[in-house]
Amino acid sequence: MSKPLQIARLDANQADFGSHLDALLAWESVSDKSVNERVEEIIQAVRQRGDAAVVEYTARFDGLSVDSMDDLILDRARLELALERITADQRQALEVAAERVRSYHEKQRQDSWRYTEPSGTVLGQQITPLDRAGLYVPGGKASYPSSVLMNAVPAKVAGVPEVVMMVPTPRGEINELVLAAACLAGVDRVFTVGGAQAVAALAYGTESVPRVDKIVGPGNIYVATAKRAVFGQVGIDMIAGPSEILVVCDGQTDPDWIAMDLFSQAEHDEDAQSILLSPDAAFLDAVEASLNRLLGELERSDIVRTSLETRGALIKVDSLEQACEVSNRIAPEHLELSVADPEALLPLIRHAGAIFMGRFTPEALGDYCAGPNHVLPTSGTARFSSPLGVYDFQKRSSVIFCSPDGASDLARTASVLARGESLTAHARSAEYRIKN
Ligand SMILES: NC(=O)c1ccc[n+]([C@@H]2O[C@H](COP(=O)([O-])OP(=O)(O)OC[C@H]3O[C@@H](n4cnc5c(N)ncnc54)[C@H](O)[C@@H]3O)[C@@H](O)[C@H]2O)c1
Ligand SMILES: N[C@H](CO)Cc1c[nH]c[nH+]1
Ligand SMILES: [Zn+2]
Repeated sequence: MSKPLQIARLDANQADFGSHLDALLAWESVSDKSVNERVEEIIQAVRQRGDAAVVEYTARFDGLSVDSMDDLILDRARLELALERITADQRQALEVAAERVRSYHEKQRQDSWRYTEPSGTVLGQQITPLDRAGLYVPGGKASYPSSVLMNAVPAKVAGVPEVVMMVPTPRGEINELVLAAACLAGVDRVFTVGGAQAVAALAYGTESVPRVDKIVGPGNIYVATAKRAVFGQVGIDMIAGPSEILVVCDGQTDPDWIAMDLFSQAEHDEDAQSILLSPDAAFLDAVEASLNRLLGELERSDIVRTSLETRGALIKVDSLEQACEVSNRIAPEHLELSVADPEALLPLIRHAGAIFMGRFTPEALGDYCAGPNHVLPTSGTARFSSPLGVYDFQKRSSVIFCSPDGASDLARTASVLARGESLTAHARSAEYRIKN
């Protein structure tokens, strides 16, 4: 029998709960100076030496023996081949998931609008898609065909004409499902490049990689740090780092189900976070027993153990309302309300990337095929960020048309304000349009 799992047991009413929670939430490597320095060095090298640097870092970090960028480019024909190579079941699952993700995201599409004032002045907003989007699909420790769909489908729904995807293939192992998903979702070009070098290439462009307008998608600490560093040169969606799950349970769900829900995010990464809050202490014991009994059945039990022992916790609360308060403080990427009446708790939730309602809505269904996006804000950034969506691939331009009467009216107001700012040219430009 393997050694018992050392998962933190906390009580939200203990005096030192706040400091324990802060320690648990700190994603230490985020502020790790050596990561920042390494990423900065990679970005500068890619800016200065383009393809050569991308090839060099890919060989070093992904263990590939590649001579030139040609070895790292996959065109549409290769993506179509992948679609032929996967099994019929896999193709059907991808198609079902892609269709559900597409239908959900269609609802997010914003349309241009305008209105006309009595003077004949027209005001409005014109929506345009990005010209070119760069998708980062993680591939270091696991492959994510589902993340291809979650990134590419909203881009296509938004009408982005060119979608470029980066995905690492450690040791040269290509996942055909990833390429098949890219084919189905309409990705134009794939580069088998990952990490900070992929982000830098998309941000600045190289001889082979076209410079994009925005980079979206999740990734590890190197990817997240690089996205932060290139923001401004290009747009980014958010910082989507290691996965997180927070479960609020009334103690009435099968403990094995909850244990597996916690495992489901812990198995992504040693840095992933899984937290359970319940007012029922005996239930927390039961879940801990389930975690210990089921851990050995997982393929990635080593990663899961590290994740749960460093960033996991089972927390006793006084009530479900207190659980919601603690959850808001954490602002988790995924929140499961595994309770009899999730609707009653929903109004209490202010910060969460995605909210899974009731015992029959495990986060795993959202990861693959429910429809909403699984690229979500992590590390507490759900306080100010939202799920990846069609809106991330659309821009808004204001549209203003002044009729002669409308201009004359507006100019009187503008002139007063411009003179108050001592901006004479502004004032006179407006005043020329005043009717005598
Ligand atoms: N939020 C989401 O929607 C979502 C979805 C899927 C995965 N994830 C998360 O994405 C992350 C994926 O991480 P991953 O590592 O598997 O894949 P990744 O693609 O993010 O990172 C792999 C790359 O990291 C770089 N790298 C690795 N070690 C390095 C080093 N020492 N120095 C410099 N660069 C180095 C390499 O270039 C490699 O190609 C996980 O944390 C997972 O939880 C999040
Ligand atoms: N849970 C991840 C997002 O945080 C997404 C994912 C992909 N595959 C499985 N899970
Ligand atoms: Zn997941």
